[in-house]
Amino acid sequence: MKLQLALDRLTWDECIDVLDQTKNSVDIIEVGTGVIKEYGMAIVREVRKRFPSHTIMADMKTCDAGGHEAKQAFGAGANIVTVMAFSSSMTIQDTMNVAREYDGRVMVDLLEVQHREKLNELEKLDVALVSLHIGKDRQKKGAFNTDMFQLVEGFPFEVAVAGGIDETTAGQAASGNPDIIIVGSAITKADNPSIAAENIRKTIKG
Ligand SMILES: O=C([C@H](O)CO)[C@H](O)[C@H](O)COP(=O)(O)O
Repeated sequence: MKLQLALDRLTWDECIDVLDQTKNSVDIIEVGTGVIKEYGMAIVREVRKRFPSHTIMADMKTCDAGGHEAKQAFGAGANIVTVMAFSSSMTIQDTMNVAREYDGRVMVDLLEVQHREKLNELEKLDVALVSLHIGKDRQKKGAFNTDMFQLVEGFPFEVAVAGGIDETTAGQAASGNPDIIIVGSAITKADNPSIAAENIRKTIKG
């Protein structure tokens, strides 16, 4: 099980600072959507330069122009890009085609997906990796909970989980045996990000 650190609502310097503090505890660095909107691919390139041996995910949250956006992110050094599950199947396919060219991966974000029919469609598209995700705004009504695993039960996908997971709930999230646990604010806004990341790493990896 891998720990992915999501960098959201941070300045350029804060991103680098929190990564310097947590790099030994995290497997995957996520350059968050808002950070990408602020700084573009330049920050993906910077993170790649400073953390050459980490896997980097660019949380593009692509919903159209999949091929173009995937080229931007992989070209800047990302290993994984995200595309929204509600996108056209052509967008998802174009994103996956570009990922193959770059030897990269695509994570399909299941934000707001409620029905397993969508998962059937994604399976037919040969999607390999999905994320069960409670968005920041939706978190006002509750964070990620293990009931969400039902959506993907029986499908062959690798699964990431995200949405308000913290030191107290990481164990619960890990109990569903996802492949990746994504944590953002609980680490980046902690008094000591290094200790928070290490505590979560220990909780999910034992
Ligand atoms: O994808 C995310 C969200 O939509 C904001 O862009 C976050 O990276 C993800 O939810 C993890 O962050 P936390 O919820 O703060 O743990």
